[in-house]
Parts: sequence; structure tokens; C-alpha cells
Amino acid sequence: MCTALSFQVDNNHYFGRNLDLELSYGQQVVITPQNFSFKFREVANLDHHFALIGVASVVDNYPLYFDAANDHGLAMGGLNYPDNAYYADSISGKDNVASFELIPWILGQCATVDEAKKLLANINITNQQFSQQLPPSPLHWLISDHSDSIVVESDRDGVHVYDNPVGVLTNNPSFPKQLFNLNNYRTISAATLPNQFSAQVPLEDYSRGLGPRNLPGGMDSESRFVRAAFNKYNATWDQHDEVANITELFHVMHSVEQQSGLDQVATNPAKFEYTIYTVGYNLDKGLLYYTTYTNNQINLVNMNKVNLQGNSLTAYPFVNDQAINNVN
Ligand SMILES: C[C@H](CCC(=O)NCCS(=O)(=O)O)[C@H]1CC[C@H]2[C@@H]3CC[C@@H]4C[C@H](O)CC[C@]4(C)[C@H]3C[C@H](O)[C@]12C
Repeated sequence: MCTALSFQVDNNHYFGRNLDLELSYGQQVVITPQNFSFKFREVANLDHHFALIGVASVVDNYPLYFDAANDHGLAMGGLNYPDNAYYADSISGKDNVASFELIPWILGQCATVDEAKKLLANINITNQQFSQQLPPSPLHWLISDHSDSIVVESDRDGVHVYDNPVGVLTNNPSFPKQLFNLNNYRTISAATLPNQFSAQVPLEDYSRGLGPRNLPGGMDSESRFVRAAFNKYNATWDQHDEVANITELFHVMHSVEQQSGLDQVATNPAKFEYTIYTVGYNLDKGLLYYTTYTNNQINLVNMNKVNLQGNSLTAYPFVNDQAINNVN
């Protein structure tokens, strides 16, 4: 399970993502500079492209991105979409892009959601595997720029590119169903509303916080979709203060985190899915902030501190140790 979202506060643009899983793929924070050569299976290679910062497993010097942003402020995350994702064989005349190539192919060339839509117009997401050990993962993708978001789903009936007016994505069911489900929560409110149950039943406003009481609290993907959207739209953002906004972003992301021990893996009952990492990108400045399950401190990696004209990857292992601030 995973959650991703984007939001804007005046001239500041952010993108957040939780990775919820019971195992690690050896992921790190990886910066890909503009002259790193992206070799693709069928579409033309990208020898010169936009620079990327994100979370990836590096295998054979290839960054397999889970989520990333480019130096023009476009961000993208791949989230689990099991049983629905369907990748086809190559089709001649189409842009045949393997599922694991989609993030670098889009972020390497597109500065905006509109440009991504144009590039996606002729796509076929193929079922080629990165390697025998790494078969294709069933994913769908959230793509966001400074003002818009779209969702890409490759289903049995073809590739769909949906406008995403709320800028949130979790997992199953398909995006149109998740978006429709928000209608069921239209009376959830940050304010405590008057008793509408019946004038004949004197119900009391006995506690603060009754307005959003029926916001779903579950770890499942429908609950997280509704909760992430409500919490994002009702969060108190600041026009100017980057630290305040990043702090708020991590509160929203952690409001849909998976606490370890609560989400047992059906196929392996000794394991529990938990929020391995949370990232928050500042899309204007090329910044990647993160926390991990065992390190609540916010860590920052700045893409501009490496030579973005270079041709080799820079990888930073996650800092997983808890940083306790000793006060006395
Ligand atoms: C599993 C994760 C989604 C989290 C999630 O939702 N977990 C629910 C588990 S459960 O379904 O509930 O049991 C997804 C998100 C991004 C994915 C990587 C993308 C790059 C690369 C693509 C290659 O083709 C295969 C290997 C590869 C490293 C991928 C591994 C894995 O698939 C990643 C980590």
C-alpha cells in the first residue's frame, strides 16, 4: 500500500509519498544528472535529459525509481495496483515503454503535466521485465506539476490517463472509483455541525472534533484516499514558511501511515506492512525531504548540491537511526 499527493501553497509546490511495504528493495535517494545515459528497451535512449531526484533501487547502474521529481518541477510516483495493472506485449507503431522505464522516460523529457499528456498519447506500457529477479510490478502512477495532476492506469482494456482534480492516489480500486467514493464523504467537516439527526433527539456536542468523526480511519487504500484528501485540503499551510509547510506535509503523510504490527501480510503472517519511508519534494527547489519508520527526524537532500551536468548517479543511503535530541 502506498499514498501519494501533491499540493500548492501560493508559489510553493510539493509532492509527498509514503512507501508501505514489509520488505526493502535496497532503495536509496538517487540523483540522476542530465547526461546520464538512459538506455530503454524499445523507445529511443535518452542521453541528455532533465535531471531527476528520487527514491530508487540501483541495479546494474540503472536507477529503478519508485518516485522522483525533475529539475523542472514535474513529479511522479508508482503505487501498487495489483490485479488491475495489465502490461501488454509490444505493439508496432506505439511508444513501447516497459513499466520500470516509465518514470525516467516521462520525467526525463516533460516539464509539465500537459507535456506528459502529449507524450503519453501514443504509449503502450509493456510487460518486459527488468531482470529475471525483478519481474514487472503491478503499478499505477500519479504525475503532478505546479498546478495539475494526472493518473496513468494500464488496464486490460488499454492505457487510461485521468485528470486528477484532488491530486491524491493510493491503491485499488481504479482511480475513477476512488474519486467517486469521495462523494460519500461530502458532509465530513472540520467544523462541528449542528444536530441534524432529528430535532426530537437532543444530541450533544460532547467533544471537540465531532465534525470529521466519520472520516475513515482504516489502513486500506479507500480509507487512506479519503483521509489523505480531507487532511490535505484542511491542513493549515503557510504562504512563506518552508519549514512550516514541510512540517505540515509530514503530518498529512503520517496521518495515513501504516504503523508496524497492524497490517499483517496474508501470504506471510510473520510479516507486517509498514511505512518504510515518507518523502516530501519541494518541486520548485529540487529538494527531497524524508523520514523513515525508525527515524522521525526530517532529512533533506538537495539535488543542486551535485553537478547536474554530470553523467553518473549519486546515491545517498537512507539514514534510519532515530535522532533523539538530548535536552539535558
Ligand atoms: C511494492 C511497492 C509498492 C508498495 C506497495 O503498495 N506495497 C504493497 C504490498 S502488497 O501488495 O500489499 O502485498 C512498489 C512501488 C515501486 C516499485 C518498484 C519500482 C521500480 C522497480 C520496477 C521493477 O519492474 C520491479 C522492481 C522495482 C524496484 C519495484 C518494486 C516494487 O514493486 C515497488 C517498490
